[in-house]
Amino acid sequence: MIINHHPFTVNESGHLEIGGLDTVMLAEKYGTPLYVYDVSMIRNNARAFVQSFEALNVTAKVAYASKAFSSIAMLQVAKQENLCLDVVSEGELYTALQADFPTDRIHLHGNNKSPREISMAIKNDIGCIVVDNFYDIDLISQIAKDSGKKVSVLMRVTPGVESHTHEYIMTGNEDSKFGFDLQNGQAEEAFRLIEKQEHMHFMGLHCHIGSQIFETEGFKVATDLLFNELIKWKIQYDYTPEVLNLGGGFGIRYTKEDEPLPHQTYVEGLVQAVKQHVQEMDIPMPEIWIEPGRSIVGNAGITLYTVGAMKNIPGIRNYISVDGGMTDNIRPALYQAKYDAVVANKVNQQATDEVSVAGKCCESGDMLIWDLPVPKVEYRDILAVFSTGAYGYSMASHYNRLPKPAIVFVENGEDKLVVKRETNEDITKNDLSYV
Ligand SMILES: Cc1ncc(COP(=O)(O)O)c(C=O)c1O
Ligand SMILES: N[C@@H](CCCC[NH3+])C(=O)O
Repeated sequence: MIINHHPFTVNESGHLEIGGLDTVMLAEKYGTPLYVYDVSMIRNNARAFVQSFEALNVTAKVAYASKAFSSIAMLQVAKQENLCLDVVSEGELYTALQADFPTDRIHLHGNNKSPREISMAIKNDIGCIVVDNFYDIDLISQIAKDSGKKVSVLMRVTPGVESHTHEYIMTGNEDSKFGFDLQNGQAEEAFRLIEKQEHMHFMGLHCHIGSQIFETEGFKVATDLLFNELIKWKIQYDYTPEVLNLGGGFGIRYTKEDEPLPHQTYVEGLVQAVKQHVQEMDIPMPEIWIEPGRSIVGNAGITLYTVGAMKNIPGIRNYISVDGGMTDNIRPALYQAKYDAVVANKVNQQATDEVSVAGKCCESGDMLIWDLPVPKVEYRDILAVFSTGAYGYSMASHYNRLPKPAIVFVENGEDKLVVKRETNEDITKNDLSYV
């Protein structure tokens, strides 16, 4: 069943269900705000990527970008689905180790990796480090040498696509803090330097053009630019890449305005773009790696809130306030991101009103949704916001000293607490007395 374009069901009581479970029951059982994930949706998203490569007979790695949502339980699911893992910090790597994630399937990213992070990665024999800048080359080489190891690396490049022509390609443009620039020769300089490092094994190139992308054209443009460079390197240095990592960024539906492509279409677009060049250059097909984050977990997660105070400004607006806000979902405040929601205990009732959903933080910008059509909303109703599975919990904060919500996984008709709700004691546990 589709509710406001989201694949969820309603039960006989008119309550929203997730994974076959009543969301109002979950809110009562675990309290709100509450993040709830339908694990079968996570698995289906992961499998859609993996199976699309298999169907095309292309050797590939699908690395879940754990920045979208990292917790031990989530990484256990990623492990079960045979995904690889993209981590960008000591904390994300530590979580992966705690989840017993196979280290040879972990890739470390970062535009400012610390010596500690690099050492931790090398000590744990992770699969690959993505070199982002000249400091990385020196640091990684030195630490690998000191450890007596050879580290596999990819080199992140910024293809230099002008953002006014492709506005969604924000991390692939020349003026970016990430990666080596292809246009100004820094990528080639880095390539020559990496090739000389005894303690590095150079596997190929990485490029990530941006996030929440709804078409394949941008990936094609970036791939074309990568190959412009690779053709030069083939002629000059007889170099052919083993791996091309084309990043993540595949879009998902937040509201009915969003029209994401099926996972398969993104994969087909990428593979087609690479294959064309590979054939022209007459070189073996490299392994294709991708790093989806949002498109694995985004639509699998919802957030449940309890409605509290309401304020009507006649002729202007109806505000309803919920018991969370920018602390558990910063995206509306940070990116003007749009979300859709339903009153979970009144899904079958006709929308008669329009409300704007405010968070409880001491900040006017703490708004989750503007102008949401709803039935008559009452104190203690449960609001379910869709597609909060990516960059919600992972970007959560303690602003106003609000504790982070709990996380519940549902699968096969069962619910399981996978992250405990924080307490006031958790919030103050690192505070030290000054008297
Ligand atoms: C290098 C890299 N890989 C992967 C991702 C994941 O992106 P998304 O969650 O949009 O798939 C990001 C974030 O944009 C990223 O910076
Ligand atoms: N955090 C962003 C995406 C950034 C992805 C990391 N490069 C979001 O919520 O949309």
